Amino acid sequence: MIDVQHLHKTYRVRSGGLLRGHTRELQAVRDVSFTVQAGEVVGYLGPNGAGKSTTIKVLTGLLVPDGGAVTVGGLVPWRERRRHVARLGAVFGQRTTLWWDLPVRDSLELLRHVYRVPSARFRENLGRFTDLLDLGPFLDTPARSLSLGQRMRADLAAALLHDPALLFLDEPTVGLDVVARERIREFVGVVNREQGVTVLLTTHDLTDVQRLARRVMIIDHGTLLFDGALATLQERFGGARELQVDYEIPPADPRIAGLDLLHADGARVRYAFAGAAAVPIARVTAHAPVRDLAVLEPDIEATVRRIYEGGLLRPTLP
Ligand SMILES: Nc1ncnc2c1ncn2[C@@H]1O[C@H](COP(=O)(O)OP(=O)(O)OP(=O)(O)O)[C@@H](O)[C@H]1O
Repeated sequence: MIDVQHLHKTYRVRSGGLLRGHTRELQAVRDVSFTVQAGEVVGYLGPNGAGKSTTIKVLTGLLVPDGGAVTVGGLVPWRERRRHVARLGAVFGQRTTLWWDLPVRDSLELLRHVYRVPSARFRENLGRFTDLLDLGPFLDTPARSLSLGQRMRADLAAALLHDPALLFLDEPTVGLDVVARERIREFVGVVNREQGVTVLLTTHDLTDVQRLARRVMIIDHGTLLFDGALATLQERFGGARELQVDYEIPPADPRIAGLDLLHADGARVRYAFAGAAAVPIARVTAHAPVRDLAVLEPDIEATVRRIYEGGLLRPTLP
């Protein structure tokens, strides 16, 4: 579906101050290569200024790269823009595709004409999206009067009216409350599963990624640092899993051979372990009577933060 090989994009930035008038080059994307198969949901992560939006702009045909080869569904986005956009949907959390002063319904109707969606198909899609996203209460409200969560839902419907095979989501849950975030994630999950829509998801909210994507790509300073399964990222960089044990009575000695004692506070003791939990659980239950047990997974948020801050990943990693 998406094939990116050795993508480069450099911006020429005009300097201010003493060097006013001079231009310098800013390499926003350097030698980035990846492919995305039809039906995948891929999380595209990176700190501010990493190069995510630049990549997405190239993929949507808004920007022409300086080097590399890009095809999306067999088309070169910036060369065959019209055909390309007919097949993709995009939602940018920060701005809307809806007409500000028009009721949502009229915006969607206008988009129907732009994308030449047959009217039966339009009615069918609008009905489905109205149900799934609960658009009913604000279909007749102008976009400018919508809450952010309502606007995002209307934008999602607008992006998918013409049955695109590919959806770009840029920060789709930014600024939303927990309930609204959840609704959007559910909806994206449904269109991916039921219609096979391929999704490239840029976000700073790792719960979005955990809920929707099995695969993540991490970019920083324009270089792709990681491309693989979320689970692999956790295994390699997530640190240890923890076993939290509540013993029946505080153990005289909470240490157990083969387990890393992290913390003991009365009857509650935490151990670190690697791999599957069965063996450490057996050791703990053999050690003393246990009232309760919990396996604590490493926090993905912390893992990714460590990657950004500590440069845990090198560009040569797969
Ligand atoms: N039009 C532009 N002109 C000059 N520099 C730009 C332009 N657009 C982006 N940049 C720079 O290119 C780099 C990559 O920016 P990009 O917007 O792709 O990052 P990002 O990963 O999307 O960041 P964010 O999470 O903040 O949206 C940054 O250093 C940014 O300042």
